[in-house]
Amino acid sequence: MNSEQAAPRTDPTAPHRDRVGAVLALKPLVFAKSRVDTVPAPLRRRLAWSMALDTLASLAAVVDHVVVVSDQPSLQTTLNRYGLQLQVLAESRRAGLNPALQHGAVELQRQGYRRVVACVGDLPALRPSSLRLILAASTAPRSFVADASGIGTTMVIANGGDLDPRFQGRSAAAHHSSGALSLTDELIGTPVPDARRDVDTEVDLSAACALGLGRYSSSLVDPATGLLARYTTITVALDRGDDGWIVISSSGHRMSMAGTALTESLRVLHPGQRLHAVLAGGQVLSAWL
Ligand SMILES: Nc1nc2c(ncn2[C@@H]2O[C@H](COP(=O)(O)OP(=O)(O)OP(=O)(O)O)[C@@H](O)[C@H]2O)c(=O)[nH]1
Ligand SMILES: C[C@H](OP(=O)(O)O)C(=O)O
Repeated sequence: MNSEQAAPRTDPTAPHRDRVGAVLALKPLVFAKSRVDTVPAPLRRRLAWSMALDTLASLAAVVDHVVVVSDQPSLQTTLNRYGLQLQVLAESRRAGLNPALQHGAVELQRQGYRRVVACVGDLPALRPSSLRLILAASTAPRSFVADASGIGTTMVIANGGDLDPRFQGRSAAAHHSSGALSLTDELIGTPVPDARRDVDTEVDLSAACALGLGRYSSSLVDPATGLLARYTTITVALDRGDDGWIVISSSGHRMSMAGTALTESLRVLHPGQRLHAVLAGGQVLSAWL
């Protein structure tokens, strides 16, 4: 696990113009990580959420203010529950990643944060120390961090001017040709593989695991393989309840599955002591055994 401690933020007494804001955009989890197609949808959603939390935790450890752009009002309460003091900024319609990031950047600049870093939400290995080095190197009016493949982008940083994000597709080339400076390892002064390791597939996740995952994502991964902990089948007894099924685990725990059509066997994942059962149809059962 990435064990880096949260370091103090930038000096809160510094003039406002020198303070840094970060923006991250999140679409509803139900649409997230469609390229991680090797696992059932509920686990895919948990992965997307965990990676976003790890990315946000690292951003919040370094910058002065973090804005998350989303069309889901409930996100603010959910993030507060994780102890993350972030501002969720509503988007009037889901127009895509770049308009969402631009919306957040304009709001941060309106609030007086001259320096803005826009970040993708799937950097589960991102370390605060790497982000600090990147920010220190980003003295150009506009700069970007290319991803591990060199094709995509993980961050764009604006110093006072327009952020003009051009994420998605061959975004490193798009940022370069729009005049942004590529923050190479040479410019940063050291390799920052954690800041370049975005995760679109399970293979990417395995690479991120080797770099050290944040606490949320690491709880989903089998450290031996770096892949998502696989489902195993357990034996349970099934009883017909009044309005559905009752599942009885080997330890005698009874779980009511009202209204669920149990047409397939249970598949069960054990992160720690908690049992997660994904039923046919995608419904998730989560309980202590
Ligand atoms: N707020 C907001 N965020 C978006 C929107 N579109 C994409 N995002 C976010 O932008 C980031 C990259 O989005 P995508 O590449 O489309 O999706 P992904 O979940 O990374 O993966 P795939 O489904 O495999 O493409 C993710 O953090 C998304 O949540 C949008 O319209 N609004
Ligand atoms: C955001 C995008 O990343 P992807 O989701 O394609 O990895 C990019 O690299 O610009």
